[in-house]
Amino acid sequence: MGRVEYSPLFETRRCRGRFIYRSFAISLFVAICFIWHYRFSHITKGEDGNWAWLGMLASELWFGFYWVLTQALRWNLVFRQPFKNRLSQRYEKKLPRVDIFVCTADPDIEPAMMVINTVLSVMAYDYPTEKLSVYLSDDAGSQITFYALLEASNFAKHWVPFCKRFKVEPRSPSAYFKSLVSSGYPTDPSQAKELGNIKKLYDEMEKRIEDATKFGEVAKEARLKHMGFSQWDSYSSRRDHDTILQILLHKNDHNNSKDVDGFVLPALVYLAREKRPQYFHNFKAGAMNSLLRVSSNISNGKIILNVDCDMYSNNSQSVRDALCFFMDEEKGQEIAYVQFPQTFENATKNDLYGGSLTSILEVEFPGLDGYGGPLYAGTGCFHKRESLCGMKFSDQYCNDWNSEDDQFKEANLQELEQQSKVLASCNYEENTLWGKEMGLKYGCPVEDVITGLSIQCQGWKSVYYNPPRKAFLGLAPTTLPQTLVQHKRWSEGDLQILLSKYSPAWYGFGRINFGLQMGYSVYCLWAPNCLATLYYSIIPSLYLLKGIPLFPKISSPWFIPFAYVIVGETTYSLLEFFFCGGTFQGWWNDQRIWLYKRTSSYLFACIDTILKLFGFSESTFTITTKVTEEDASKRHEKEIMEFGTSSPMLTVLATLALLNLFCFLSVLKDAILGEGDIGAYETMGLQVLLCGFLVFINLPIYQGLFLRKDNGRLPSSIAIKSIVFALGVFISFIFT
Ligand SMILES: O=c1ccn([C@@H]2O[C@H](COP(=O)(O)OP(=O)(O)O[C@H]3O[C@H](CO)[C@@H](O)[C@H](O)[C@H]3O)[C@@H](O)[C@H]2O)c(=O)[nH]1
Ligand SMILES: [Mn+2]
Repeated sequence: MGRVEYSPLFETRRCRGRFIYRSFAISLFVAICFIWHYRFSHITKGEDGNWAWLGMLASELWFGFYWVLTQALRWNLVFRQPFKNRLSQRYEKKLPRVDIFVCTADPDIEPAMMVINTVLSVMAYDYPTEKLSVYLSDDAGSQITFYALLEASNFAKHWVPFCKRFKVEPRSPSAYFKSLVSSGYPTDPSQAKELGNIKKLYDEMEKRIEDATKFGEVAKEARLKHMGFSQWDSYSSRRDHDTILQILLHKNDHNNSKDVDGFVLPALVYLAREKRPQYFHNFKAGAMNSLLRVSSNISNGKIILNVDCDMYSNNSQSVRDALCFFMDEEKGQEIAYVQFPQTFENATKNDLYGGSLTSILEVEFPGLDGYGGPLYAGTGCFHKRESLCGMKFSDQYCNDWNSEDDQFKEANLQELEQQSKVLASCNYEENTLWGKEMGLKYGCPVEDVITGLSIQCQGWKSVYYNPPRKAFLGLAPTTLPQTLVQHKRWSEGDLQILLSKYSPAWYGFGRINFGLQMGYSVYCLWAPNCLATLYYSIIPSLYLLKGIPLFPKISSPWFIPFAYVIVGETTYSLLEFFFCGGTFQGWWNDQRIWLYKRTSSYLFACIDTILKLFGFSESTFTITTKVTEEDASKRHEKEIMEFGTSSPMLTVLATLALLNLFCFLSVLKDAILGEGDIGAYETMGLQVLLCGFLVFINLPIYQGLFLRKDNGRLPSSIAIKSIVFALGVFISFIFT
């Protein structure tokens, strides 16, 4: 076959406006150098507060250094465009098998209905069904989740053909029904009729599942109908049970594999890997590795898609989009994974908790993509099985999509289940390379990032694709404490990567592009940011009380670089935010959450990392809850900040907020009473501004402490503690 002309399956475009951005960045760097110079040259001159000056120097050195690192994420953005038509023209008959992994771990905070909606959405991909297999890993080993999946396997017989016949979008039933309310009901009479039937089936199924959830167990009749339930006979708790594995749908099961139109459905498998108290289960990484082995025995798809249980597919074309990258004849060889953005359906307009991760997803990931590819973000990511299982990339490597012999043609399902169970047992991994060189890496709370990094260090590339119609939609945390806990896990995990064998700083050296090393370091150094930020949000305000200036006077030429950096960065971040579709209020909220993460999540992440280094603390994985109570959910819609629980992180935030309030009020008092000379404000302009900014941005905390009556306010225990701490610091500082 002579190739007339190679037409690629995807295209890569570089971002326009690079020149403008780069010029701006360079000018900002010059200003930063001036600031450094100012600090160095003035440090010995100040008499009072010399130590404070040293701290300012250290903080500004850190901020400047960190800012330089972040430039790697903005220097060279690229955007990808796949061509699905070419894919189907060339490969429609030869498309590879795709295995889809959905992970769930706790039915109380990850409701079964949500889980099966995700499962149904991925079963209904626009893709040859005999080539799709969907696996649900249930780390809770919950009978109710199993029951829900069983129900879903029956519902799928109606749902999948319905989606395909009417090209429905999105293909999560619950999201689809919800979307009808705003986008309008179908006008086509046959669709409307079928919709009525389907909605009825769905509601009945939902009722049965909700009932089971309410009673905490599955009704006896239902249990007797399916022998799969007998696997729970030996179950003692979610931390102590045998492997439970059930193939619910499979083309070899001739009685039960077809939809109502007579077409084969995707394979569907339930897996709860074995758990024993004496074996550490390694959280999601452990679950994923069991899935990798079990699926290799059942379907062995060359491509693997991994989603969290809340991340349903919102775009039925995503598998094809991803394959355009993998199957491109020239550039597809070296691509190990294709990451889609993690987008969230529950973000409110002004995104109070910055949960949309806007600048990360819209700017920074395309930036990483320019240097070898984005991080693996744990969900919404397609992998080549080979690279995920630890294979190194070499120039000899060649994609081979043809060799998919049908090794499973004759398989007897019961035998297949029995053989596969062994692969998910606790001791299977003993003395193997699983978790080290094979599969997802163990020992890190961000198993995804460290795994992606090690794949890139093996010579592979990755790709970021952000389609116009979002590929996946999930749930972002809806309260401040949840947000802070999630970011603590992330920043702690990322810092551990920096200190681990796979550190982007040294292990990555020579293995990945320098820009990518810098990019990874930005995330790995999230946590240490707490020090400089805490310093900046405490010391200048306290020194304001004493009348000791830490910044140049407004009339001094040294004021110019400070002003340039402040105005330049603020304007830039505002523009970037608008450009990504954000609102002004959203930007302001983003600044606040930026501050809160740095002064609480990151602080505790640093402390925990240090404790762990000395063996005082164990790694944990606090699962983000995906349910919101009703009145909290109302406040969420109104964008009222939800504090609710008492936690040390909130105490820190409240203390800082109050301390700044005291400083600001005392300065204000002096100004009004005319005490202290007015000239002082000229010398202290920047300090007053900083303190005022901190007070202004903390308004929701003062409301939560003193003005609100609802359940989402700051608990009074925190109010008392933070007042005591803040007053203590304030008074002791005045009198020393
Ligand atoms: O022991 C566990 C713990 C968690 N999970 C699953 O892992 C997923 C992610 O957990 P979640 O609590 O939602 O954490 P997030 O912070 O939202 O997750 C992000 O960050 C994690 C790493 O910290 C990644 O694993 C996730 O894929 C990524 O979406 C969920 O589906 C869980 O069911 C397990 O399967 N087993
Ligand atoms: Mn999540």
